[in-house]
Amino acid sequence: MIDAKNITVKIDDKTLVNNVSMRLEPGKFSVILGKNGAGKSTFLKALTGDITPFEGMVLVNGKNLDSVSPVKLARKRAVMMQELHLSFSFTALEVVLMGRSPHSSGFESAGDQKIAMECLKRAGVDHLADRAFPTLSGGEKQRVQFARMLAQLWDRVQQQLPCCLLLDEPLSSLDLAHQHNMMHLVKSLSRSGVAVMMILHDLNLAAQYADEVHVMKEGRTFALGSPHEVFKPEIIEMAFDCPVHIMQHPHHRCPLVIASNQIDERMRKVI
Ligand SMILES: Nc1ncnc2c1ncn2[C@@H]1O[C@H](COP(=O)(O)OP(=O)(O)OP(=O)(O)O)[C@@H](O)[C@H]1O
Repeated sequence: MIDAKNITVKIDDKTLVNNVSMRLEPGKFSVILGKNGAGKSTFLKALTGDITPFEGMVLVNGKNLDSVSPVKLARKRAVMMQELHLSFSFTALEVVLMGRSPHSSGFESAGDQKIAMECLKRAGVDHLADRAFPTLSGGEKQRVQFARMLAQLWDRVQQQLPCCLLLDEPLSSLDLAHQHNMMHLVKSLSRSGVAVMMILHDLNLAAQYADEVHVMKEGRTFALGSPHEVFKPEIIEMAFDCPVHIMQHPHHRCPLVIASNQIDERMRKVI
């Protein structure tokens, strides 16, 4: 559905992403991992068209991203960036209704309102519908944002038509239970035909839920494969510059990554 081919992004003389390719397919849950500054968000911005790559191309159903009309694209591809900056004090419901704008001709219908409320409910934040978005906690904002994306893709998800979700660290403010709730929700969306790409920092959530893991290091693809193929000490230690133990999860049978308690030498000096 979305095919990023040999993407290179440069800013001034600095190469932030170097020849990275990725294929997002309906039914596949892909996770991008990598240490801070590895180039994950920059690659995502190239995938969404927010940044024009220096080299390479992004195809949506075989067509160049630039040639797809923004409204058509918005009906089948939703993006959740790290932060949503709003100039006005919209309510949570109004934020979710924004997800319906590619489907309406200026005014949201009663049907759109119903869908927006249902999406707030699925994200567990329907009780916050009338609250001003800026007054919500970090985790509540993330769940409302997730509801907005769900509202955007609602029609295609209901009809099990291919569509795509791109998420940049959507769990960063969520507590343990809500992290797993959202991962379950995303996994079930992928199983109903949504192509998912998520940037994560939690290796164990990736190991438990992802179909494919893409590890980036210094702007390049460092490792790519299933969690069982990628979660090997030699790969993870080099990718993250951190010693780890990797064992089998006692319940889920997926890899379980435990960071060794050795502290980075530079940190040791500060402490
Ligand atoms: N506009 C810019 N100008 C200069 N450098 C930039 C710019 N945008 C990003 N960078 C640098 O490019 C590198 C990759 O940034 P990016 O945000 O893609 O990393 P990331 O892997 O998403 O990191 P994190 O896990 O910390 O969010 C970083 O070193 C960042 O400082």
